[in-house]
Amino acid sequence: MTQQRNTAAWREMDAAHHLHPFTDTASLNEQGVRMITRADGIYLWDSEGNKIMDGMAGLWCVNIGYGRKDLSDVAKRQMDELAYYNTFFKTSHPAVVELSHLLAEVAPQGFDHVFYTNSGSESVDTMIRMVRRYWDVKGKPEKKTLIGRWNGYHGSTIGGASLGGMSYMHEQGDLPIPGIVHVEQPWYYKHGKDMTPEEFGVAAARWIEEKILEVGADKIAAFVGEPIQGAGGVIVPPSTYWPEVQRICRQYDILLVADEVICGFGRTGEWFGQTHFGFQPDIFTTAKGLSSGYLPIGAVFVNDEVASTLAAGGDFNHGFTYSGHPVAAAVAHANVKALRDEGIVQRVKEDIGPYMQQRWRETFSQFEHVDDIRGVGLIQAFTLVKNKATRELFDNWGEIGLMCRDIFFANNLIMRACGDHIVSAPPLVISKAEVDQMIDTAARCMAEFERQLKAKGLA
Ligand SMILES: Cc1ncc(COP(=O)(O)O)c(CNc2cccc(C(=O)O)c2)c1O
Repeated sequence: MTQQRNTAAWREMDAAHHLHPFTDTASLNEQGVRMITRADGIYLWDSEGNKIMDGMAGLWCVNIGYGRKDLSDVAKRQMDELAYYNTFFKTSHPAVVELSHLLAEVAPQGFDHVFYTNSGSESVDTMIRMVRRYWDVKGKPEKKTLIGRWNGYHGSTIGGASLGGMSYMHEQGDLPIPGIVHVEQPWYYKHGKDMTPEEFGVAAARWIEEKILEVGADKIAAFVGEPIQGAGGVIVPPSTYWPEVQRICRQYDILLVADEVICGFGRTGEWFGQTHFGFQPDIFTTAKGLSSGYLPIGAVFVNDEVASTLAAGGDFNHGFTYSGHPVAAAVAHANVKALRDEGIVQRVKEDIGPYMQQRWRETFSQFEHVDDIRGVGLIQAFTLVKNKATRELFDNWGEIGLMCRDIFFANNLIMRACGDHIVSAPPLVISKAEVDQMIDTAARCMAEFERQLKAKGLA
């Protein structure tokens, strides 16, 4: 058990030693961290005893909810038996074999092979190396360039951050690396103009075709996208987008990659977002919901044609010390088995997902500065706007979002501000009563937010 100290002592030690991700350290240390000490179901508790509703499932990852002792029991048993061995030198172990078999069962048809990593970023970097190796083996080594999207998010490694379209990341570290280009995102609210959503979906997909023709199809290795852009603010493409993307990739002989790190393992009500949107990638990357965040693990799923091509190339010189780590694999197996056998994914599709979407839309449509209310399954969002009628956004994109998010935090509700998009992705086990509690609390916060907007003369 971690040594018990009071909040002030922990804050002081954290400020003295701990560098946090995506953080302005000086600013954080002025206010001090919030010490999260335990969690259960969809709730967190901090070191001051506050009970907090986690509307974000950690970082979009705790799909099965907190406090599952069956998962911690599995971790202990596996650790006591085989805490670690690698899968490099013609060795394997039961935990990773059982997980691989289960993943082939829950994956869409034709995905029977997985490569293991420790995170979503490592899954993305693995995919980048895989697609380039694939074209080498096919005798088309000049097909190296990958297409991503502006405001897409694919992690923080040099490859993942380059493939992502977050310019504030590119500015730090001279990114993107060569061989990665971007197209505009399928954000209908901002770019749809006078098109119907269906027309816009096709038009946005055609931006990819334009980029292919600009660079040259003989140079393009793959197109990579999240079924729904998560960290970019839950950008849900029109229904016509992904089928057209797939058609274009097939026409120009380009691999189609889905980054399912957020959308995977039940978030949309399907096992994977690709199924919800009706497209078949050649490769897809996962992490987060694979283990529900209980231990770090990621997996890259490849279809049978990609698997056989990579195999034909002999050694694929890539992998990690912890690829297929026994304890992470055992916990992921227990997690995925529970998501399936307890009907958690099915319930998102048939019951709690539709309920959340209905409550989310009917509640937030009442607010003057909320528009583009959207969501699928248990991933939902809305955009804070200055003027709904004209779709005018607020100045200084992101400032208003943080102001709104802080009101949620002050009311012990965790939601995420991605720019001026307010997003939520709770554990998939959230009950209807907890949805009602979350929505009612958020509605009170939104009323306070709009009061503050007016008081500050911002609207
Ligand atoms: C689609 C996608 N791909 C890759 C990654 C990288 O995964 P790792 O972090 O495990 O390397 C992600 C991660 N997504 C992510 C990670 C951390 C914070 C937030 C946020 O929205 O604040 C989102 C992601 O959402």
